[in-house]
Amino acid sequence: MSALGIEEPLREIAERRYHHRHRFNIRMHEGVLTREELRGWILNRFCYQRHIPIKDALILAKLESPKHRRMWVRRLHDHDGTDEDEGGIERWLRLGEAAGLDRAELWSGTGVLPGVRLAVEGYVNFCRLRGPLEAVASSLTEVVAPDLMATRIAAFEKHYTWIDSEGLRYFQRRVDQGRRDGREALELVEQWVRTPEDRSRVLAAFEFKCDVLWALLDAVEHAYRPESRQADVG
Ligand SMILES: O=C(O)c1cc(C(=O)O)c2c(n1)C(=O)C(=O)c1cc(C(=O)O)[nH]c1-2
Repeated sequence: MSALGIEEPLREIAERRYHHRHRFNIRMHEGVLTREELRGWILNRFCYQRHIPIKDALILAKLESPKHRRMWVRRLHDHDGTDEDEGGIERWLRLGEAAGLDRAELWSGTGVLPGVRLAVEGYVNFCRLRGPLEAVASSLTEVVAPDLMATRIAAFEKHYTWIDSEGLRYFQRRVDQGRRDGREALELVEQWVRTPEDRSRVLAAFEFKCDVLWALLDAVEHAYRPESRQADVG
C-alpha cells in the first residue's frame, strides 16, 4: 500500500481530532493559562509520560524481528534514559520542578485526575490487547506531534517566562525524537498493511489515540479552569 494510502487520511483525521485543536492547547499557545492550570497540566501529563515506556515495552514484546525490536527498544531508552542521557521522564520531572512542582509529588500520583488515569490506562490496555499493527498505529500521532511541540516551545518562551527555560528541554529533545519515531512507525505500518480491513484498523487505532489525548485535556481543562475552581470552592 502506498504512503498516500495511510499518511494522507491520518493527517486528515489529525486536522479534525488531534489535540492541537483542543481549547486547552489553544489557550496554552495564546498565553492565557494561569499558573495553576499549567501546573495541573504538567502534573497530569506526567501520568501519560511515565506510562509511555510501559506501553512501548508491551509493543516490543509483540515484534517478531530483531530489526524491529532494535528500533522499538530505543523508545524505552529515550524515556527511561541511559548512562549518557537522563531520559524523557527525568526531563519531564525537571519541567515540573521549573514550574514549581515537587518531584516527589509528581511520582506520588496525587492529584492525577480520574479522567486522565482512565485515558492513560485505556491507551496502555489498547497496546496490551491489540495486535502489533494496531498497537504501533496508535503511536502514529507522533507524525503530527513535533509541529505542535515547536509551537508550544515558542509559546512557553514568550508567555510563560516564570518557567525556567531549562525546563523546556523535554520538548526541545522530543521534536527530533518524535519526528524519527513517527517516520519509523509509519514505515512499519505501511509495510504491514495488506488489505482495506488492515487500513481501517490503522485509522481506527489513530482515532482512538486522538481520543485518549483529547480526553486527557478535557479532564485537565474541566478541573483547573479558574471559573470551575471557584465554583468548586463555593
Ligand atoms: O505533548 C504532546 O502533544 C505529545 C503528544 C504525543 C502524541 O501525539 O502521542 C506524545 C508526546 N507529546 C510525547 O511527549 C511522547 O513522548 C509521546 C510518545 C507517544 C506515543 O504514542 O508513543 N506519543 C507521544
